[in-house]
Amino acid sequence: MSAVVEHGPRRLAGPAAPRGTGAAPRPAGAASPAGAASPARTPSLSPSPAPGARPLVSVQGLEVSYAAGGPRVLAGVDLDLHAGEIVALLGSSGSGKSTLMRSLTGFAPISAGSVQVVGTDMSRVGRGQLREVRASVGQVFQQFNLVGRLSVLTNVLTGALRSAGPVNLVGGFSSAHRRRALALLDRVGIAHKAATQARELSGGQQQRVAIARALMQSPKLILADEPVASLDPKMSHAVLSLLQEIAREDGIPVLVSLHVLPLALEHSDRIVGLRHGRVLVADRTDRLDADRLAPLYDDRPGALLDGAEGRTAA
Ligand SMILES: Nc1ncnc2c1ncn2[C@@H]1O[C@H](COP(=O)(O)OP(=O)(O)OP(=O)(O)O)[C@@H](O)[C@H]1O
Repeated sequence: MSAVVEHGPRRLAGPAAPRGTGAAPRPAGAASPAGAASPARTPSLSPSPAPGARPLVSVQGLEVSYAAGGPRVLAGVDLDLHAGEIVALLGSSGSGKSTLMRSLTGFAPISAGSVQVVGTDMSRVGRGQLREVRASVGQVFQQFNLVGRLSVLTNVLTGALRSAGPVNLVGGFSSAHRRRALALLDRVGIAHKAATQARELSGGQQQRVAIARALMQSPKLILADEPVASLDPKMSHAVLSLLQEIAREDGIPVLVSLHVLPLALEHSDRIVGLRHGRVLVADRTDRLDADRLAPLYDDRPGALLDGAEGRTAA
């Protein structure tokens, strides 16, 4: 684990843009500015979206039942995601976090309500459009989902498959793809592991490879479903700092589900809390604390109703 800390993401060491200045987003995968060599830090949070700014993701009144006539797993969920922000999705197990994420890529059935993802209405999407939406969404998972016997570089290159179409995994990528993949590995701090088999990496390193692979897609949105659930606290902070940095610097909205409140409070711009498939809390992170989030995990009968009085739109 210490190796990962030693080779932490270079961008984390750069000077932070003051909150609210809106540092200009740069294209995903662009090389880092030189001269970043101070200790790791938490990037400053993104400014709040400008009033009236059009969200890249807009979910309104979403209801999901996995089976016709079955229970509603999501029951009237609203969620907006804007360029450059990282939003933490909280809620106890079974509250519907993964289902909400799946609805953004067409993997959960939309029973009612509206889901717009980068300009596409997911309730009317055709097969071709669905492929396009999925190609524009970078995904990061708890178990990293790397191919262990392939090199780190090849794993990152597979991120280009969606945009490049089918290619031969051995020697099938262009040199431009390879340069870009290496630049991304450099950005996430593990270019020195490019030739190593993915299975030889620590969990934190593997998650960085998964993030580089997601960036290889040139995503318009990143979904991270419990990306730090398998990592120790230090690694969790490092990975979330990296996602924060990507949101702020590349202008890519990041939706990240988490189970650890302090991580959400430290690394997100906004928090949306689900309970039994409803939004119970939705606010800017700097207005929230553990007390306000406690009802998300309160199993008292009626706790949902207590909290619902204060429900706000996400
Ligand atoms: N494919 C499916 N078919 C039927 N029910 C499902 C399916 N996927 C999830 N569910 C149900 O939907 C509910 C919400 O599950 P979901 O995985 O979205 O919750 P979660 O908040 O992500 O939980 P966790 O934190 O444990 O990952 C649960 O009751 C679950 O059993």
